[in-house]
Amino acid sequence: QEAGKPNVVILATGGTIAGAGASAANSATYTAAKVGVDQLIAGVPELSQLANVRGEQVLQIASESITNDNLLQLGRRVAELADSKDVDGIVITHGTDTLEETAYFLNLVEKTDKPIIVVGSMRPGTAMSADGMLNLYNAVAVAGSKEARGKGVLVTMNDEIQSGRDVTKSMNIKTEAFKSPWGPLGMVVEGKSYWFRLPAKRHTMDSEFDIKDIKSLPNVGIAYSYGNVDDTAYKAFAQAGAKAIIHVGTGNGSVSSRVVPTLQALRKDGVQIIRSSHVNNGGFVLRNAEQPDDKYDWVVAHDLNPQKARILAMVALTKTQDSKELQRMFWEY
Ligand SMILES: NC(=O)CC[C@H](N)C(=O)O
Repeated sequence: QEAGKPNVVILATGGTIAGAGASAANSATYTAAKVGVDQLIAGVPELSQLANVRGEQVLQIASESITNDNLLQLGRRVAELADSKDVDGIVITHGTDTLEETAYFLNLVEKTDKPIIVVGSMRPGTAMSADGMLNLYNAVAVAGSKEARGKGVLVTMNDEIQSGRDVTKSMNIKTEAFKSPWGPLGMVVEGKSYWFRLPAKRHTMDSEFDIKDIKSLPNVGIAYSYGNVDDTAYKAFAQAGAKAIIHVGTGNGSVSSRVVPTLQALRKDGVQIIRSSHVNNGGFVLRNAEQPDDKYDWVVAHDLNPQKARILAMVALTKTQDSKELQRMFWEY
């Protein structure tokens, strides 16, 4: 370890950033989660100019297969490292499909102001114009910087620094995949970060949630709306033991008249009903708009997309079963 340089730990979990294809022309057809963390680090020798870097292989999976237990395992390891005096920043390499969920989860439950950066890539390292090297380089640069402290969990993709709270994979195939409805926080260029705005929502040090208090996460289902929808999915989730159901509504989080009575009944049975929206560039669901949430005792996800609403619902339900408290949390986080 060189004095004067920050100590950054890379926790590898798989994904395309650790993917490999048969030829350099395979940018979309390849296998995710093939390359180990030491090889990933060795592939970017320039990392050693930014920080003293070491790696740990936490998982080796494609991120669509991540489970709640995987999330808890990763979250606990991040907390241990964040507590360690000789760690200045943490980078998590991750598949991009659920990267936004993991980033938001960590943003809610990690009690540290040390930088935590989640990063992936859209092309495997074997492909022409692979994006993983630079994304990883940028992640380590931000993780080792003092300026990134206290800004919550961050995502560095395509030269941008995004808030883990609201960034979402908004396009596949393109390297310009990750967007936030509210814009990036900054940019990384040649290993230097440039900041333009700060997250306004509660996170990490200012969060009431702590990974150390979370033993398990409850079952929360997500049900999608469309024309001619019926209540099959909602009933099935409830039967399977869901404590909350994220309603992925049309438009403002609207609910079909064929589904409303079922959601009223499920709420009476104790299942929390949380209205979100499936609009692409950021939903914005308000209480009592479209549906009388006060009367039905439902919750709105506000600007959180359905998959992020599931993360907050799970974490929130480890603390409260009260719908008013749940709604407060959906406004504050
Ligand atoms: N670009 C990617 O990382 C996608 C690969 C894979 N589906 C995953 O999420 O892990």
